[in-house]
Amino acid sequence: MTDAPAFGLSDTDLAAHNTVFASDALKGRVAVISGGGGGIGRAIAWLYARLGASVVVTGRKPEKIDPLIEALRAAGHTASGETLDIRDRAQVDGFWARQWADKGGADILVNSAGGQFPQAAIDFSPKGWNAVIDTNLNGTWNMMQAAALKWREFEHPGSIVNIVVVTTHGLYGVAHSMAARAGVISLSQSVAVEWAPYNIRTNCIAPGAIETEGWNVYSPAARAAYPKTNPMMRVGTAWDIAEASAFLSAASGNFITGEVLTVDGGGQHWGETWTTGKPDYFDV
Ligand SMILES: CCCCCCC/C=C/C(=O)SCCNC(=O)CCNC(=O)[C@H](O)C(C)(C)COP(=O)(O)OP(=O)(O)OC[C@H]1O[C@@H](n2cnc3c(N)ncnc32)[C@H](O)[C@@H]1OP(=O)(O)O
Ligand SMILES: NC(=O)C1=CN([C@@H]2O[C@H](COP(=O)(O)OP(=O)(O)OC[C@H]3O[C@@H](n4cnc5c(N)ncnc54)[C@H](OP(=O)(O)O)[C@@H]3O)[C@@H](O)[C@H]2O)C=CC1
Repeated sequence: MTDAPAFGLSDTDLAAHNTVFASDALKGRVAVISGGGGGIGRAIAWLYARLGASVVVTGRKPEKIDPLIEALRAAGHTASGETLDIRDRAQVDGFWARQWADKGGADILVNSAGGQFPQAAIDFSPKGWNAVIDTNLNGTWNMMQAAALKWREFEHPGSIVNIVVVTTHGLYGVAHSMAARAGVISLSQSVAVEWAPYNIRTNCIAPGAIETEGWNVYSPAARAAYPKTNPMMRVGTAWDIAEASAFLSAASGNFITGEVLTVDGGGQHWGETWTTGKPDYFDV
């Protein structure tokens, strides 16, 4: 098992966490999870594996993926990993070609790879802006289209879940990411229609404040305010997102496409989030 992360759930937690799903809910399915070594992706990998899926975990850093694969296999699950930068289209195409040529294809794609750095929008550098757009919008699209091309080629049904951010109101201090995520949501809604004839479903999950190691890039002051981003006055766990994702990927989601499932403790109805800390001039 990997060591307990500074924030969020450990592999030990994820191996034992209660689930509402039947143990065969994803039996025989192959699920590719980008960003699978991160907090939310790792929870999805554990849940999908525990529900009978064979999981393929991808990310840029082997040190995040390898211990997870080891832990999943030690628990008796079927898991493999591959390093992959979703921004690199050639790498993405190579990954999907190998997945179908040598590894039995895939049924499910979950795009959990993503992230941003907190900064006032007025200060974004062109390089910083491009890094976030390239990761969250272009990278997600690379994975979506490459997966869909294979599903169309093999006349195989597919399901995509994109992990985004709540975009119904501003999320202050990460405007670059909000622009990219709004793009992913709109893209997902559009291809949900275009790809329905190929039997490909495309949905998004918009998490609220979910405690994961991804929080390392936020200040202690910003993190301390996260419980106040919603009327439940607490943060969520990666398991909350994993169960929502399983609902969309499993047969329970068979008639759902083009949707955004918000899992934020009601945060889009009440609460505010400053990822850079609330400026004094709003603190009245
Ligand atoms: C109601 C909802 C409540 C939600 C609350 C919580 C909000 C959301 C939380 C999360 O999403 S947590 C999980 C997400 N995980 C992360 O965000 C991971 C950390 N982020 C990153 O890895 C990067 O930001 C990245 C852009 C996603 C990765 O790109 P890349 O590897 O290319 O980055 P770098 O090479 O490090 O940087 C490229 C470029 O970007 C600029 N930049 C990077 N960091 C900063 C910074 N801290 N401040 C200012 N600018 C930054 C900069 O131009 C970099 O270029 P160089 O200057 O290094 O040449
Ligand atoms: N936690 C939260 O509160 C919230 C999270 N989200 C979003 O949910 C998603 C998952 O977040 P979370 O698990 O918390 O964050 P983490 O930072 O823990 O995980 C994100 C993963 O994405 C991977 N990744 C980043 N860039 C790339 C890339 N170019 N190619 C491949 N993989 C990449 C990273 O792996 P590696 O470094 O190995 O590449 C990392 O493990 C992100 O999009 C995040 O922004 C949305 C709202 C709230």
